[in-house]
Amino acid sequence: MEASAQSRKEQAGDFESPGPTLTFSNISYAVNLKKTFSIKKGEEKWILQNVSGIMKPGMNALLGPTGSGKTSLLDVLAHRKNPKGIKSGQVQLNGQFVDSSSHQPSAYVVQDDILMGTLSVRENLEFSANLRLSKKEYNAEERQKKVNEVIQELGLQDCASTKIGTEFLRGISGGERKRCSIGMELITSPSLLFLDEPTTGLDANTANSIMHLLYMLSRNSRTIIFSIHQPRYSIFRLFDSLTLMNKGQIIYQGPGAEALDYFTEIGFKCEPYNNPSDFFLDVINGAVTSSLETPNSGVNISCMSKVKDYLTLFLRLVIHPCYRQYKFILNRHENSSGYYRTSAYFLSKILIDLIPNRIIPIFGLAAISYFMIGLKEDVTSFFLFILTISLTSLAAVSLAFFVSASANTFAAANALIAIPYVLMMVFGGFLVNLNGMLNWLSWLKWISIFRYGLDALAINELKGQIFYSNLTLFYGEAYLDQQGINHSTWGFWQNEVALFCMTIVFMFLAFVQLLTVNKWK
Ligand SMILES: Nc1ncnc2c1ncn2[C@@H]1O[C@H](COP(=O)(O)OP(=O)(O)OP(=O)(O)O)[C@@H](O)[C@H]1O
Repeated sequence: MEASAQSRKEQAGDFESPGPTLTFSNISYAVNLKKTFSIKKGEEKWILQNVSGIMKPGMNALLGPTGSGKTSLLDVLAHRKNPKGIKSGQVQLNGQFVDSSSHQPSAYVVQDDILMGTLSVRENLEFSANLRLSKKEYNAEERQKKVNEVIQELGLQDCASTKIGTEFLRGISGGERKRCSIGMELITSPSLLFLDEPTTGLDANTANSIMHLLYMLSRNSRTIIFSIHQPRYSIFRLFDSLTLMNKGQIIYQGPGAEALDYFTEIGFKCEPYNNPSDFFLDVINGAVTSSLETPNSGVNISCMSKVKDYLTLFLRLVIHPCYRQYKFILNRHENSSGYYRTSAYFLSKILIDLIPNRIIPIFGLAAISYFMIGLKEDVTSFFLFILTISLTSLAAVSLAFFVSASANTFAAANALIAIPYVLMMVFGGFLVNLNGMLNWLSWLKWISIFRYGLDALAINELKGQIFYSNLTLFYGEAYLDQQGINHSTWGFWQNEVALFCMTIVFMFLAFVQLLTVNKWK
């Protein structure tokens, strides 16, 4: 591979003049799987998911197993896909935004050559020139000159007068056919050339010569972007940039010569004499496994969704006993009337009940379960976890105090207490994604103890973590953003402040209610 790196370095400086740079960000593309003749909207199939990257001047290869989304990405970049299916993302050419309405100096060579078999190579090229070059800019002589230039550039002189060929008519070879197809597009002098699998159906030598031709074109003011299936090593060496795709996502983008080093770093070693492109496909298919358990600092992506489940379960464990709290307070304040002042009862309740019954058990529970669940191994995070759980528990128990103090009978308290808890649970962010909630109900999230608790726990756990799926990295922050959770420092502490304020407010209201109950008795 050192030899290849060396040759790449040599090639780096061989641009006569560089082509344009194409960048794309957060491209998501989906198709609607509507049944034929059905009026109902079908299910959406996501084909590209938030892909971003850069295609620099030179040879840009898109590689991946079949169905990984190479052609779809190529089509989206070339603005050949229905804009309705493009759910997000932008494409820029040399820093300028482009869309399907922009005039892009690009051309697209499709996989199946569209040539007229009964015409010769020259006639096909003339056909393209006559239809596609404006008569105002190019007169007949100039159009002919352009055709000659293309024939010259693609090395088609020997077969220029030979017919392309049909089922019944023997014509030019497969390689010449592909060259002619490329020529049909080069007639318009595009600076950006897209090709969908230009080597498919060609034998090894012809594929090699087509790729060398593209390489030569890429050195002369053209950026070449193409999808390709299992290229041999001599072709792989020609790639300036490699984009590896799997299941609609990009798993590597960077210089072709550095791809092997990247995979070695994350534990996938290519055996000597193995073709790098075969090796990459083996890695994607799972035929080669990593010698590292996880990428340096990463955690398996499946943990990301589990984290939230665990945190919710934990919250429920802590909050459920609070829900039952009303039984005690109801009994107590009925019995205590006349024996001691309400304030004495209330204070003793806080000191004796809240601290030993709520906070201390949380320490014990957290100390055991925090590490068993496999949450972040970090002292600060552990104590912030305990603080959040404690404040959530205190807020929930204060609410239970308030509801039970407001009800005259046990049955009423029993019925009343369920309402706020159910509402808070529904609008806590676990059952429903709060971003997708009806606008007029969105205010409910601001009074949900569950939400504050869950948001604080999610930030504490996910911020700064990197998860991976196959070889794609996901940042905890990206997940929090997707859930609409503010993960700044204040974003975390505002949840703690809200829980604290709710505790104080509910305690105060509970005390006021207790005073009223006592007076009535
Ligand atoms: N219009 C469509 N309707 C349904 N599924 C589609 C549509 N277009 C693409 N797909 C699916 O999207 C996935 C990606 O397709 P795409 O043609 O981009 O893959 P590819 O990597 O180019 O595959 P190949 O190498 O076999 O050409 C495939 O599973 C394909 O079946």
